[in-house]
Amino acid sequence: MSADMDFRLEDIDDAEIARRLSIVEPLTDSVRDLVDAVIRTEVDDAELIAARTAIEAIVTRLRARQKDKGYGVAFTRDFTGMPWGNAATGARNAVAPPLRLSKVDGVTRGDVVLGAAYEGPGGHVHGGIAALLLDQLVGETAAADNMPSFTGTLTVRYLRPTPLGPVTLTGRVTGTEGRKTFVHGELSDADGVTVEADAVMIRPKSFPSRDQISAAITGHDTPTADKPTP
Ligand SMILES: CCCCCCCCCC(=O)SCCNC(=O)CCNC(=O)[C@H](O)C(C)(C)COP(=O)(O)OP(=O)(O)OC[C@H]1O[C@@H](n2cnc3c(N)ncnc32)[C@H](O)[C@@H]1OP(=O)(O)O
Repeated sequence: MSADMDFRLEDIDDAEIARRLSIVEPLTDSVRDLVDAVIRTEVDDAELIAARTAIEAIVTRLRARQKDKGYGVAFTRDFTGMPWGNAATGARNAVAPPLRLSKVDGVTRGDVVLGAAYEGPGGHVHGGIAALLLDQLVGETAAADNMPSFTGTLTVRYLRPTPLGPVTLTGRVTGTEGRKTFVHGELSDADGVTVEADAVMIRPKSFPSRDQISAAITGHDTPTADKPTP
């Protein structure tokens, strides 16, 4: 399962993480804004063609140096993870709304605004987007000590359509059994729950321990993870 997972060391401190985020998050926000603008603009065809030319020039500049595949998950030496390509939360991923979750007293919670880019039924949130956000929610709820569990089964019930706009996610662990953690998650609008999910999260038996990942990213050992690329 984990043999080809991308763990790599970024040997940086919190100040450098903050500096990088201060550059990249506004860029990602601008791209999100671009996506929203392309969906909602009513300018004429000539303006659309001019915009495409300008955007293609930016893409060429960004591709001057780039990674071969996805962003992967980088860790600092003290094990701060930087999943900046993540589809739900990634600081570099304009597809991500982005969702920001925090855990307080055993409850994982996050607020996010879902705009035009997340539409399914007219004016309402796409069911796949709701499932994406709930999957991330149950994943972070089940995670302990920065060590992930993988979603084994995610059962999603759509109770009523979710209007585009602000939503809240809440998740809590409902039980554990060996390597399995059971999680209940809810997505709500101002009037209450619109989508709920129950998940069986599993810590894979082949997943490296935190010590093994630390050893892998600092170059002392590569037990089951890829060799790091500092
Ligand atoms: C701080 C970090 C935060 C990160 C948040 C990230 C959130 C994102 C969450 C995701 O989207 S994860 C990506 C989507 N999920 C996957 O890609 C998982 C793909 N499947 C697998 O990797 C493996 O099938 C899995 C890890 C789920 C299970 O493999 P194992 O080899 O560890 O399972 P095994 O066969 O040993 O079974 C262990 C137990 O789990 C049960 N089980 C196995 N697969 C299951 C399944 N799919 N659903 C429910 N239960 C399952 C199995 O019956 C058994 O129960 P018992 O112990 O009671 O006998």
